[in-house]
Amino acid sequence: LIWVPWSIERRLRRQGVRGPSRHPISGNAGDIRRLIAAANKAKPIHGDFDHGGVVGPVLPHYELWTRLYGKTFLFWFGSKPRLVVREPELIKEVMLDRAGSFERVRFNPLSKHLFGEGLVGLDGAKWVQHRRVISPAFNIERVKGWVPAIVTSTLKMLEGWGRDSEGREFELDMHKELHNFTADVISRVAFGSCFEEGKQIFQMQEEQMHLVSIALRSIYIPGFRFLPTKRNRKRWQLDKEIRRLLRNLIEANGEASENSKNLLGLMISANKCQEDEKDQMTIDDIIDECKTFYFAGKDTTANLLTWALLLLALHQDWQRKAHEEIFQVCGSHHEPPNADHLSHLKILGMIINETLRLYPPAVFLMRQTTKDVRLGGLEIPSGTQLYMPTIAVHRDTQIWGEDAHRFDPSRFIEQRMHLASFFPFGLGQRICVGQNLALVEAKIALVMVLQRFSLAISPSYVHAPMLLLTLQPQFGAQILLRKI
Ligand code: HEM
Repeated sequence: LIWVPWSIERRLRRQGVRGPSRHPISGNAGDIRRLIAAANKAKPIHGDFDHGGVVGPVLPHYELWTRLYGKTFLFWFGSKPRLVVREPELIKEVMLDRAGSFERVRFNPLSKHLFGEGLVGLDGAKWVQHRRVISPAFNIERVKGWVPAIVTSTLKMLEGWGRDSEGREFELDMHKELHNFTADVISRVAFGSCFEEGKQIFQMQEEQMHLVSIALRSIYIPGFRFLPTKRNRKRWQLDKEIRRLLRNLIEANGEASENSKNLLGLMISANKCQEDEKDQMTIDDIIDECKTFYFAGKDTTANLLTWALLLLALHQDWQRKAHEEIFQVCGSHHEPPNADHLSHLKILGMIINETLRLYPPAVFLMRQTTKDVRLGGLEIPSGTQLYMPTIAVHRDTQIWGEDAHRFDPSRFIEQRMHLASFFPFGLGQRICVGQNLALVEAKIALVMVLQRFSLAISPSYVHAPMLLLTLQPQFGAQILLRKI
């Protein structure tokens, strides 16, 4: 608590790395909390949201300290040092990790309730074993098999929209609608026909998510999770109930789902194909993965869609181009998109990429050095956390030009030059396993919304991007829709 942080700080200081002064126990956690609370209360951004003020409201500590100490600086979360790494070349080196010098940062033990020992929290041999079983379930051909299920979820979302509008414009908070939609999709693709039961489980998982996000904002005191506080008791109760229901579902549907195309079935059958018994996942492992998919796949995709619709509502020119492409590729009636249509929707793909650039749901990534390493001219001590602010790299004017903050999907007409200047799904071996699902889901939802409606920003919408595990609009996403 004293010697190691002091020596790390001294070694980095000597190399010219500066940063805010820290509290001996909490580091800069208090400063970060205060700055974020102030940013959330600050005046929202009005008018055109193509201007540059998004990194500040979302990561106020990062913006303030970059201004004071430069691009590379050191701050502290409790006794953990966090060094900012911002150059794409260095981010690539860390994420590709060819020499085994970096590892995932261990999560606060309370977050185990959210994903247990699932992919997101695993490391080493167990991660390799799970990834080997799970990756094939998300390959693009499998994901295309889920298109009808995603279309069903989208139709369900669209059902009541504008029923009483009689051709007039009506307002919807898209943020809520899209969160329900992505929950429905995950339940369907994870559990197939049993998705109603899956939904009940995931509603509890939602509550757990809220409790964990509260925990993540504070420094974890060892042993705290065993104290019977009100929140901890709720966390235990939810965890027990979720595990019980998932176990029942797996046992009851094991045989039937083994041959089906849903995630649960694919995991069960892929698991059985592992020749060596020690390579197989246990029921508890499968339970943890089901929890992980919900945690990792629901809010991220809902927020991508929310920002995409807001940006289209604001940028009528791109909305028009998207409408034209959709009518050309999928037809002018409400013909649902099929798997073949998706690869022809180039403009929509560019719009999705540009949305992920400006509003990446995962705002920063972190890794930790496992040994002393040399990176970008610095000797970095073992045990230093590396903080890579995706959103700042995505909006860096030196990389993207003076208009980096402007929504312009045509940036993605051609392949990006540098791998690590755009990495909304991460990079390297830990790259998002659900990327194909997220992109297919986003395309289908956008097609089906735009086939039916034209969009405009509502005067009641207030632009205030906020980080709550993922990047979201603080006051909802009010959009005016008119039936086409
Ligand atoms: C727009 C939507 C999404 C975004 C932006 C996103 C982003 C990310 C990022 C940045 C990572 C890497 C984290 C790191 O390296 O530290 C990641 C990992 C992961 N994502 Fe996603 N994700 C999305 C959707 C999904 C979906 C739909 C699923 C599954 C249903 C999913 C499951 C996972 C899992 C399991 C991991 C951990 C992979 C591993 O460590 O091996 N994600 N995601």
